[in-house]
Amino acid sequence: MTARLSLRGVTRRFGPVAALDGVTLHVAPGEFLALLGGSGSGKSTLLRVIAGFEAPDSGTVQLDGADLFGVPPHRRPVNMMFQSYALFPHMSVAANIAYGLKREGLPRAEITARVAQAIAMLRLEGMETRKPHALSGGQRQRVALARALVKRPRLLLLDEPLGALDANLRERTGFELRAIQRESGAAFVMVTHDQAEALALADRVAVMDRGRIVQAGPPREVYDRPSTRFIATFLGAANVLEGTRTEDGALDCPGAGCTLRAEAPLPEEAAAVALRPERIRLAPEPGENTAVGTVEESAFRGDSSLLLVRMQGGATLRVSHAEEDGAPPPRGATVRLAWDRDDVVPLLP
Ligand SMILES: Nc1ncnc2c1ncn2[C@@H]1O[C@H](COP(=O)(O)OP(=O)(O)OP(=O)(O)O)[C@@H](O)[C@H]1O
Repeated sequence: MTARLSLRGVTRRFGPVAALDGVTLHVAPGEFLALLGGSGSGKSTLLRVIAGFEAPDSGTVQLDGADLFGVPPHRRPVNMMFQSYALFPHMSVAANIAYGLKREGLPRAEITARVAQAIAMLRLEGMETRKPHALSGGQRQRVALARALVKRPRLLLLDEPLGALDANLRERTGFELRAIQRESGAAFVMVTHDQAEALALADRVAVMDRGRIVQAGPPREVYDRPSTRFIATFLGAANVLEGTRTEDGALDCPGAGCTLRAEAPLPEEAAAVALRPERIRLAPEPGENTAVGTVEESAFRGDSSLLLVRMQGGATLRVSHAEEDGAPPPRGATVRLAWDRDDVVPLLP
């Protein structure tokens, strides 16, 4: 039921646009990978190439070592769940789930057994005879998942699987999706433009920009150590501070009115660093990695307040002030900000 998917140098052009530009990606057996990127970054094209709906201009796609070139979609041990769910409206839940197995010509007893198993796994008991219109959005989503998983694909591709759900249901269904993925043992590749969802659900996140995978790694690593300005601002809206690298490897930043020092000397080519809003704290004393500014705006967010602090050099920093640290400083207050060396992340151009 598991798969090792390997893409090497996959390129797909549409006229002058390289929707995919030399993508190399490996997905381990049973892994949950989230493909994250802005609109037009190539996420859907990548899924379509893996599923076989789109042929790459160059590069290879392999599953468990076998080249998928020329293998039509329905012959691949891969299933795709579309954003629209694409359920048949005139068929019952059970018939929708059984459809693919019937087309494969499996014996009736096996179909009945597998459908029952999928219904139990997706907790759809009691809804077997209902039509899709009589289901909630979350239930429809579970039917679509059941229909995809009942064929026991080694790899399941999901295009914005939670996109049609409201915020509450999204969170709950996200947890369910994760549990189902573990139980089924299939590798999941999920496309989303929702960063919180990608970070929460996936074992690994691959960030796409203009047809390339610009960084891939465990969610915490990509979040804490973004490698480029694009990833730093795309994921979690980090502060990006520009400046001039000093001889000893710090960043002299006139905008913030300070010199930022990281754990190790910054690489020669680094002309900017990222600093997460939640890593910045208020400091009583001046010292290394501190700077002074004025609170311009403060927005209450439940467990924290987001402050916009105008630094003496003119830059504005986003600062997350946790409720447990007491009342946030009011608008107009002069504050000294501080952060640790470890929180200064060098960015490559
Ligand atoms: N059939 C096509 N013909 C021409 N251009 C296409 C085609 N399919 C995709 N493209 C272009 O390729 C690029 C990548 O598109 P793709 O749909 O893969 O992006 P995406 O990351 O999935 O975006 P979104 O999040 O908006 O769905 C875009 O510039 C798009 O306009």
